[in-house]
Amino acid sequence: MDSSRKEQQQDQNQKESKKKRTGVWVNGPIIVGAGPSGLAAAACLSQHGVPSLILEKSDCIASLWQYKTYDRLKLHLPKQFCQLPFLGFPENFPKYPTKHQFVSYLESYAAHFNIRPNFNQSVSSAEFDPAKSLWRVHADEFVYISRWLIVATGENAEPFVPEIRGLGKFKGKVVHTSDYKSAKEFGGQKVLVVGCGNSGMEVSLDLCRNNAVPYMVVRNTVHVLPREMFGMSTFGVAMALLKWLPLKMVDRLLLLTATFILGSTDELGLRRPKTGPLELKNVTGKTPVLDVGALSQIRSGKIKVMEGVKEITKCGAKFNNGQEKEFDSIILATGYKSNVPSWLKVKDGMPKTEFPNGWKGHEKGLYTVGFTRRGLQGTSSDAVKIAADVASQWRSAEDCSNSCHSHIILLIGEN
Ligand SMILES: Cc1cc2nc3c(=O)[nH]c(=O)nc-3n(C[C@H](O)[C@H](O)[C@H](O)COP(=O)(O)OP(=O)(O)OC[C@H]3O[C@@H](n4cnc5c(N)ncnc54)[C@H](O)[C@@H]3O)c2cc1C
Ligand SMILES: NC(=O)C1=CN([C@@H]2O[C@H](COP(=O)(O)OP(=O)(O)OC[C@H]3O[C@@H](n4cnc5c(N)ncnc54)[C@H](OP(=O)(O)O)[C@@H]3O)[C@@H](O)[C@H]2O)C=CC1
Ligand SMILES: O=C(O)C(=O)Cc1c[nH]c2ccccc12
Repeated sequence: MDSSRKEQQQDQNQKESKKKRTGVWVNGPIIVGAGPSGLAAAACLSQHGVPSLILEKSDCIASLWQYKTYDRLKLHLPKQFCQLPFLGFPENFPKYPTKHQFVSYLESYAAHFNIRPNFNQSVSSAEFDPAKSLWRVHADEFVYISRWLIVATGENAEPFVPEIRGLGKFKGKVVHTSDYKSAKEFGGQKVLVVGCGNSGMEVSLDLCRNNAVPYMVVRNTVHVLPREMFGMSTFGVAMALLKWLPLKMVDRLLLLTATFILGSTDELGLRRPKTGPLELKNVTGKTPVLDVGALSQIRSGKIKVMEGVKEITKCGAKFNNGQEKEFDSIILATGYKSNVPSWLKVKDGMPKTEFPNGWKGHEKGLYTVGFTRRGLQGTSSDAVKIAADVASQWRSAEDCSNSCHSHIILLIGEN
C-alpha cells in the first residue's frame, strides 16, 4: 500500500471508530424493528405526543413481508384481525388481503403517522446502564441512547434450519421457505418439503398447482382447521366463542366442526395433537394450519405425505419408515426463530421462554411488542399498552428535559 492510500485508510478508520463512539441521544423510546410491531408502537406513542426512533436493519419497512414471503401469500386471518391501532384497512380491500395489499397498508400507516425509521441500522447489542438508568443500543453507525427500549424484531426474525443428517451432501437446490417466491423454478420437479405448518402446506399447494410434485414431511402431529366455517372465519368464530366459553370447550367445538367439514385428517397421515389447537398455540406458540386448499390436494394424492426424514442423501432422502426416494429439490418449511437473545443483553440472561406473556420486560424501560404468540392482534394490544405506560412516564418527566423534539448527537468515549 503506498503512503497516500495508507493515510486515506487511517483517516477512514478514524472516522469509523469515531462514529462507533458517537452516541445519539434519542428523545423518546428507541424501537428496534420496523415491521408491523415497530410501526404500531411508534404510531401509538405519537398518539400520546411521545416521539420515538425506529432502528431497522433492512432498507424498508416490513422486510419480512417484502423480502421473505412468497408471491401468492395472503393473510390467513380476516383483515379486521390484522389491522394496527388507529387506522384500519381500506374498505375496498378483500376479506383476506394479499401480501402486496398488506405492505401497501403498512406503507400508508407509516406515512399517516409520519413514521420515518432509520434504515440499514442493524442492532448488534443493547445493554442497560443501571447507574444512569439508560439503554445503549449499538447499531451499524451509532450508539443510540434512551431511557426506553422497545423490542419489535419479531418472532420470525431468522429462518430456522434444523440439522438434518446428510443435508450438505444433497446435489439439488435447498431453500428455506423464506427464500421461496413461486413454483416457477420447480416446474416438473419432485420436491421434498420438510415441515407441515402453514408455510409447508401453502408452499406444497403452490407447487402442485404449478406442475411440480411435492412430498411433504410430517414428522409429528398437526392441527388442520378449515380457514372458514359456514362462511365465517374460523379465527373469528374462535374469538367470539372465547368470550363466553372456556378455552378447552372452544377447542372441542372447533375440532368437531373441523372434522365435520374436512373429515378425519388422521387417515391422510395428519394425526392431531392431544392438546386442542388454541390451547397448543397458547402453550407452545405452534399455529394450527388454516387450510386454504392443501388438504384436498393431499386427499387426491397430489401432495404426498411422508414420515420423518432419517437422512438426506446425494439424490434424495431416506425416511424413518425405511422408504427411500429421489428428489430434485428440497424446501425447508421448518419455521423461524427470534434473534433477540443474540443482541439483547439483560441482567441474569434472557427469561427462559422469551417474554411469553408480557409486553413489559424485567429491566427498567424495556418493552417487547409482538412476542405474545397472538399474531397481529397481539401486536396491536401490546403497542397500545406500551404507549400508555411510556406516556405516563414521559408526562412526569416532561418538565425536566423533554422540550426538545430532535435527536441530539453527542460524543462519548475518552477523546
Ligand atoms: C409467511 C408468514 C405469514 C404470516 N401471516 C400472518 C397473518 O396472516 N396474520 C397474523 O396475525 N400473523 C401472520 N404472521 C406472523 C407475523 O410474524 C406477523 O404478522 C408480523 O409480521 C409480526 O410483525 P413484527 O413487526 O413483530 O415482526 P416482523 O414482521 O418480523 O418485523 C420485524 C422487523 O425487525 C427487523 N429486525 C430484526 N432484527 C433486527 C435487528 N437486530 N436490528 C434492527 N432491525 C431488526 C426486521 O428486519 C423486520 O423488519 C405471518 C408470518 C409469516 C412468516
Ligand atoms: N397465509 C399465512 O398467513 C401464513 C402464515 N404463516 C405463519 O408464519 C409462522 C411460521 O410458520 P411456518 O413457517 O409454517 O413454521 P412453523 O414453525 O409453524 O412450522 C415448522 C414446521 O417444520 C417442522 N420441522 C421443524 N424441524 C423439522 C425437522 N428437522 N424435520 C421435520 N420437520 C421439521 C415442524 O414440525 P414439528 O411440529 O414436528 O416441530 C413444523 O411442521 C406461523 O405463525 C404461521 O401461521 C406461514 C405461512 C402462511
Ligand atoms: O398467523 C399466525 O402466525 C398467527 O399467529 C395468527 C394467529 C394467532 N392466533 C391464532 C390462532 C389460530 C390461528 C392463527 C392464529
